[in-house]
Amino acid sequence: MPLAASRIAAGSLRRAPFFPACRRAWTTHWPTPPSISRRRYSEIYSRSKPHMNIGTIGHVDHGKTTLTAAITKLMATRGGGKFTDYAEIDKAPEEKARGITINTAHVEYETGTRHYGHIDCPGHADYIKNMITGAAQMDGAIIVVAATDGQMPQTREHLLLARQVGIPKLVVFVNKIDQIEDLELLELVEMEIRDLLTQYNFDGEATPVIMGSALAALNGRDDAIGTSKVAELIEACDTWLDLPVRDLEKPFCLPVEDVYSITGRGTVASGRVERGTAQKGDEVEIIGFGSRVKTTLTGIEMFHKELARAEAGDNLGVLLRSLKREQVSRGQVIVAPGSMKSVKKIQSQVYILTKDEGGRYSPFMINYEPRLFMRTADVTVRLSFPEGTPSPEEKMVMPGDSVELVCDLFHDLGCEVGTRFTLRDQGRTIGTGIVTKILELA
Ligand SMILES: Nc1nc2c(ncn2[C@@H]2O[C@H](COP(=O)(O)OP(=O)(O)OP(=O)(O)O)[C@@H](O)[C@H]2O)c(=O)[nH]1
Ligand SMILES: [Mg+2]
Repeated sequence: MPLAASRIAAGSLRRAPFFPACRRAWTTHWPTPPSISRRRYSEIYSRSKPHMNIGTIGHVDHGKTTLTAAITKLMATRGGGKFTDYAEIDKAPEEKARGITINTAHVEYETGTRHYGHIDCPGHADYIKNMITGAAQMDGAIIVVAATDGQMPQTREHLLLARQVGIPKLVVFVNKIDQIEDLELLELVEMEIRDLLTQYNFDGEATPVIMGSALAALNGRDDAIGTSKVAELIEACDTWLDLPVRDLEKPFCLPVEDVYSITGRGTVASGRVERGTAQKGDEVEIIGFGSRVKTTLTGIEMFHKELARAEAGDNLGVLLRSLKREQVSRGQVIVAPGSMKSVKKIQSQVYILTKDEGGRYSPFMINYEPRLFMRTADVTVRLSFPEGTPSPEEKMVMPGDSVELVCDLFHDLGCEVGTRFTLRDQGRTIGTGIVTKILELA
């Protein structure tokens, strides 16, 4: 039963369109093949190896998609998955025309000890929203840095966002070393990236840094810098990235990343289960964006395979009883009934980025309206100061400040004390925060 992967044209690749235009383009160009959409899978997903979500992040053109393809190629030779070539990952016409990734793509592979779901993220600054949604689902990540460029603006921004969405550990792949003759330059790139990791509170000293060429690996040449380095990278993922402790005891919560309909079967929502477990047949509630709908999970599937139970950490699709596609949208959360409230107004602790961190150049005042990103949702928000702040109309928030802010959400979201979020404006991340108090329910 193709739930999580219903729009896949081939293999285990899933796309998460971002702009409505892209969504239209998708349906126009890649209607779900009936053979997949109506087929009921008899294969059952095996939990014999622990599952972990990882992915590739980093600056545009540094080689994330090439590396993703190279990893699947290597794993396929080891019997750990299916080879997904570059053109199968970046396959939307606009991606092909521009030679960049726009939508995140999902592939899967298996090592000796783990089953990985891998999300290839776009590096281009215009598609950072897709990157955040992708990264929000990862338990660990591979940051790709081209040796030819060294660290670039989105290398830094992705590190910050990785930290913000709670990715605890990274592995670095310094790519394109086939184009470097001066070995000292490689040392410099490594030093720089280790410093940068430390700056963003990752373990700069101990993080594995692997240097190689994704393209060489993909094209099957120069084994010493190609395939063997990709093998080293996967080994580093297996050993350095920790299996996350899954919150199985808490109530079920699945932030909706994508929604689609399967002809003859119904509406499917996909995303990563943030916490808890749910069984086929369980009642759930979908909250956020002005709605609160009760329904039943009539099917659960991960990578084309059926599951009887969804668990925290699974990246999956759920089939929802008697719901139209329009009744569910990205940014809502599917939760155990009554376990979470949808809120309109929150109080929060926010760090405002400096311009060197890619943030604002100037201060802002009350009633500033940036965009708030929380889990898979993003909404406009009006910022003000907590009650009792002296002369709020005159107060200025400077880049580099850590402040308490009241956030009036233009659309309600399922959220709780402790939920993290990011503030963005005009294409840049301007702040990162955490909910400290719920002020108004939807
Ligand atoms: N010489 C060389 N070129 C590479 C290597 N890896 C990738 N490339 C080339 O670099 C360009 C960009 O590669 P992609 O894999 O699309 O980069 P990306 O990071 O996925 O780019 P976005 O997703 O758009 O951010 C392509 O032309 C690749 O062929 C490498 O190891 N060596
Ligand atoms: Mg790419």
